[in-house]
Amino acid sequence: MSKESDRLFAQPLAQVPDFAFNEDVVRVFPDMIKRSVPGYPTIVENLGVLAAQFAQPNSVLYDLGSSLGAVTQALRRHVRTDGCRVIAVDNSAAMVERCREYLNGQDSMFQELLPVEVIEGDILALDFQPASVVALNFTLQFIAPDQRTALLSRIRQSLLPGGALILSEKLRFNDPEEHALLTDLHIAFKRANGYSELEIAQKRSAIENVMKPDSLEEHRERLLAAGFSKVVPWFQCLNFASLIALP
Ligand SMILES: C[S@@+](CC[C@H](N)C(=O)[O-])C[C@H]1O[C@@H](n2cnc3c(N)ncnc32)[C@H](O)[C@@H]1O
Ligand SMILES: O=C(O)C(=O)C[C@]1(C(=O)O)C=C[C@@H](O)C=C1
Repeated sequence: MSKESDRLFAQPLAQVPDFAFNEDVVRVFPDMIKRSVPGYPTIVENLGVLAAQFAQPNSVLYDLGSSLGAVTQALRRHVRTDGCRVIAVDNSAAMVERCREYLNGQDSMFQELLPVEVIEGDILALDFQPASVVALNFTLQFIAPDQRTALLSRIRQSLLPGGALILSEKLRFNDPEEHALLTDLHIAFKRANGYSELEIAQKRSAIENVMKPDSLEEHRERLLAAGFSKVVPWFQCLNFASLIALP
């Protein structure tokens, strides 16, 4: 993985452009996400552990919004179920290109890994195959809010009995005090990871038009409306959480 550190917002910008998953972001992404999302390494590794419990023989495991394939690699480290294969999908050409390189690296280091296919495409236009595990790891928050229920319904319809959707997201909170406290603590987390006040402010302004977090209650209601039967939060660190949704 790239060791380049994230300095993308370190210099004052006359106008902060909307955040995009372009080549500049790809170069620093492993560092950016680790220093920005509290609990990210724990979520990714344990997503593999959870997936191994839900994987069904001869089924697909989807990594939707796969970026550089961190979740795909965790699935391949942990899932041993016969006949499973991983399909990773991302609509950023720069991410997909680098993801394929990293997965080739994983293939050269380990034997008997699950087969993987990396697709450059829009997850909203994906023709889902019968799946036992679907991971949306910090991806749904970048999907237009009015498209989210339809996407989750199609995921629900593709899920096999015994399977699961694992959904990780940044959260907002309906209680203003809770929202303010966890937002401040998230800023403290970023500061402790070496980001300056300028970097934090410029990143927030880059991201506010493109990333729209929901509350835990909104996630639960939407998942139930999409046909899931049970929603179980399994991880929260500050304003970032991960949920298991059962078909
Ligand atoms: C925060 S990143 C996901 C991080 C990644 N899952 C991980 O755990 O390292 C969000 C990703 O979703 C992708 N994305 C956003 N909208 C998408 C869409 N409609 N179809 C496919 N990928 C999308 C972006 O290109 C980006 O790579
Ligand atoms: O809230 C933030 O500042 C974030 O950086 C969060 C977040 C995410 O949740 O995906 C947003 C964009 C980057 O890809 C990495 C992390």
